[in-house]
Amino acid sequence: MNGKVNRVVLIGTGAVGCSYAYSLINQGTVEELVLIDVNEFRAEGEVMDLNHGLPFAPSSIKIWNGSYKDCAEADLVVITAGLPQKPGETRLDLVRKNTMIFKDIVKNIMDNDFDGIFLIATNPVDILTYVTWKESGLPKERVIGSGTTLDTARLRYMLGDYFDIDSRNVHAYIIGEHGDTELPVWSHTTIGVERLETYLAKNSEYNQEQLESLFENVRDAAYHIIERKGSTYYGIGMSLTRITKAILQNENCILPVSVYLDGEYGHQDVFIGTPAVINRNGVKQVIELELNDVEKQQFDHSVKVLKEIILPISN
Ligand SMILES: NC(=O)C1=CN([C@@H]2O[C@H](COP(=O)(O)OP(=O)(O)OC[C@H]3O[C@@H](n4cnc5c(N)ncnc54)[C@H](O)[C@@H]3O)[C@@H](O)[C@H]2O)C=CC1
Ligand SMILES: CC(=O)C(=O)O
Repeated sequence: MNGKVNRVVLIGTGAVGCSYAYSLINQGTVEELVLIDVNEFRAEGEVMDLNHGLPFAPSSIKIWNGSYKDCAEADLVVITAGLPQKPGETRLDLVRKNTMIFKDIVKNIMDNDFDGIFLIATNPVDILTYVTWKESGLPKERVIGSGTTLDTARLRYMLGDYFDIDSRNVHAYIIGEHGDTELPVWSHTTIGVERLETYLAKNSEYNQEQLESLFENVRDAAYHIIERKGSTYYGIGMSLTRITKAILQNENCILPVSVYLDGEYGHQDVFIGTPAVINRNGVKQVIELELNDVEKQQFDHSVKVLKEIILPISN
């Protein structure tokens, strides 16, 4: 890894990119932040606006409107560039357009001697993380997608709200595609210190049926938000900041990100959301959860859907 100070290069200064930048600055996560967008004038405006808040930031940070040359010294390149979903459009509908954009962006980054870690958020995120890995030629450990980090945060928030327990004490994971085939891992969910099953048995006002409808709200949250306000960006901005901290601060933190499966869950050659240990080197370990039969079937289906998309674009 290069550079004496932590440098993040952000490609794509739209709603998601700038929410991430704003969150990074407010949490004092990084020392240098470079913004790049095909719309240079817009990136310039965002840099001006963000810089004007720095007297109130918790730590000093240098922010500038850069070029791909800045990637040579970067520890982390975060890509949020591309097209967002329109109302009614699925994440997978975006695949062709955003794959073309990504091939170009990743080439520009690698042509400028980037030797750090990639973090991808653009949708469909599992597919574009795969494209980034293929196009960059970097080891699989250094290419990470935001995966189901946001979905997991949504699940924890909604479970916390349902059980009236602080969401930070709710331990639950969404795994699989960041999209329509994702699944909740109820078998590994704990509310505070108790397994979900035990918690439900002790508290008869709660039941599994309501949890299934809660999950549907998690899975469809993006559609619900897009219908109301056009796009989603704060939740993903904070999710990307959490992953960035895990990387730059060498946390060995477990997060449900999109990682390359190399035999885990019986699958290969796909990027998909599963808990993984994240540190300064990227993915330290992919955690293979022991799934029950239903969860395994759903996860296998999610892999199948992603592989069907990957196949034509990887040739
Ligand atoms: N992974 C996740 O959990 C989430 C992912 N997203 C995804 O994030 C992506 C970005 O969404 P928004 O920021 O709302 O879109 P946006 O339209 O506000 O911003 C996209 C930005 O990318 C820039 N861009 C386009 N082509 C480029 C190129 N070749 N080089 C550099 N910059 C380029 C555009 O100029 C624009 O500023 C979408 O694909 C969206 O679906 C959104 C929310 C959650
Ligand atoms: C747009 C999107 O992927 C989300 O909010 O989950």
